[in-house]
Amino acid sequence: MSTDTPTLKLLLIGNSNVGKSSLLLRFTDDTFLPQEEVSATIGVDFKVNMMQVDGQSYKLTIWDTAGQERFRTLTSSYYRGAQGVILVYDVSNRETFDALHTWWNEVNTYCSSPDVVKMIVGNKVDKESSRVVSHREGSELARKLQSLFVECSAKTNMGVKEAFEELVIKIIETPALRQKSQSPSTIRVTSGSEDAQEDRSYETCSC
Ligand SMILES: Nc1nc2c(ncn2[C@@H]2O[C@H](COP(=O)(O)OP(=O)(O)OP(=O)(O)O)[C@@H](O)[C@H]2O)c(=O)[nH]1
Repeated sequence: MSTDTPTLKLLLIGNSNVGKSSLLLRFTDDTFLPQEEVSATIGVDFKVNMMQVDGQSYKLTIWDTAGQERFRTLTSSYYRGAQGVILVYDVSNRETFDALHTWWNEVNTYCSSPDVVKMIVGNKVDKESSRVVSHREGSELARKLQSLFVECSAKTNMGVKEAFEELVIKIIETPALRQKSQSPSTIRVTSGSEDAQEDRSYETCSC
């Protein structure tokens, strides 16, 4: 791989069961696992994906963090070097929407840089009949928190690619973040593997 391929670090956070791992799997592998095959994330997982924007390749390292408190260790290292943070809730579960304030505080605790791009994502819109959080509520909160906002469904694939693309484009448009995009050599990934289930070290920090 070319060493001048910029690397962007994105982070998925939000309550357990909102669909963070499912969104990641849908985006990277275009797959959705049936409920019985899904297990809670322990610690942190990440996948690597390439994205082309205006003829330039970007290497995305997308970190999927555990929603369950007991599996959340090394929190500050999740955030280190992140250029984009995706805060996910489930449109059919009000508690997960209300919890965004807590997740927001965590982002602000560990990411002091105002340049880090935040995106609020309302997932599971395929469950329209069970929806309890309206599109309007989601977009109003996003406006209040100065975040991008997208609704999507990892199950049907609605809006998933668009969410990641919008986030990446916004990062690229933010000069302070573009300059801090990481050289691939700063990420230690086991050979040949495009995903991992353990914490990794980063040498640069946008936060
Ligand atoms: N109907 C529907 N179900 C979904 C969708 N996305 C995820 N799910 C289901 O929601 C459950 C939780 O999904 P996960 O992707 O494991 O959620 P998570 O946020 O990664 O959970 P943790 O790893 O515990 O933090 C699973 O049963 C998924 O099949 C969606 O878009 N629509």
